[in-house]
Amino acid sequence: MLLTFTDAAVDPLWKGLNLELRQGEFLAVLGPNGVGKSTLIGTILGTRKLTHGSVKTDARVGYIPQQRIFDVPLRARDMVSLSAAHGVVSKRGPAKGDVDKLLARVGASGIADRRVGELSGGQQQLVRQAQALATRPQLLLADEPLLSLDPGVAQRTVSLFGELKAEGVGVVVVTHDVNPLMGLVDRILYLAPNGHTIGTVGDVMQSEKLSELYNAPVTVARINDRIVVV
Ligand SMILES: Nc1ncnc2c1ncn2[C@@H]1O[C@H](COP(=O)(O)OP(=O)(O)OP(=O)(O)O)[C@@H](O)[C@H]1O
Repeated sequence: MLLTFTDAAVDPLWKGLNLELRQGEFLAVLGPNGVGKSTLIGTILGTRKLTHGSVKTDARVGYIPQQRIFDVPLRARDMVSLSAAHGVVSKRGPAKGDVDKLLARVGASGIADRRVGELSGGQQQLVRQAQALATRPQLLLADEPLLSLDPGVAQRTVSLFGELKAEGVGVVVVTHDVNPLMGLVDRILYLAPNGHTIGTVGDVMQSEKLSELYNAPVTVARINDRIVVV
């Protein structure tokens, strides 16, 4: 298993979480603001402590954090180069060609030599994608990775996730909109005020199920293949 939560809790946000993620599995983490989705990612990264249970991973982890403005004087290629060097035993830095390949893979070749602080929010997000890939992750964690991306770049990002999944990378994506990712999602973890549930899209995205989790009437509507929760 790439990742295992056993009876895990972060009090008072969520508890009793049991979850195993396999190679190539794609998990979407959904739920309302403040329910503890980013916290869940933090417990995998080790930046947040569980108050009960355990989380285990032996995988190399790549992380695309929730968007925050970068205000650094480094060039995009320097940021990616630093990430690629991180955790590498050899003292030799990453080859320039490797960094170029990473930037090309996320569609950021054109901004390689621009200073990150001067890039747009969406362009900075591409740098974060390249940084996450620089560790050659076996497990990719992404917190709202499609936010502020235009439709073309968002589509490209979804395709990139699909390629990684096909390569056997396990992917955990926190999102408020599962629709763009629907073709990739194997399971949903839905965190809600009154508990959580894990299952396929069909299992989880049901009015009755979510009403139970919110302890209030919730309607799941399907409009032109899009799922809308109201
Ligand atoms: N380092 C921290 N220590 C203690 N509490 C925190 C910490 N970081 C966040 N919180 C709190 O934990 C709760 C859950 O935050 P989290 O960011 O995990 O929610 P989320 O589900 O990702 O929300 P959103 O959808 O708004 O991004 C919030 O009330 C937040 O204030």
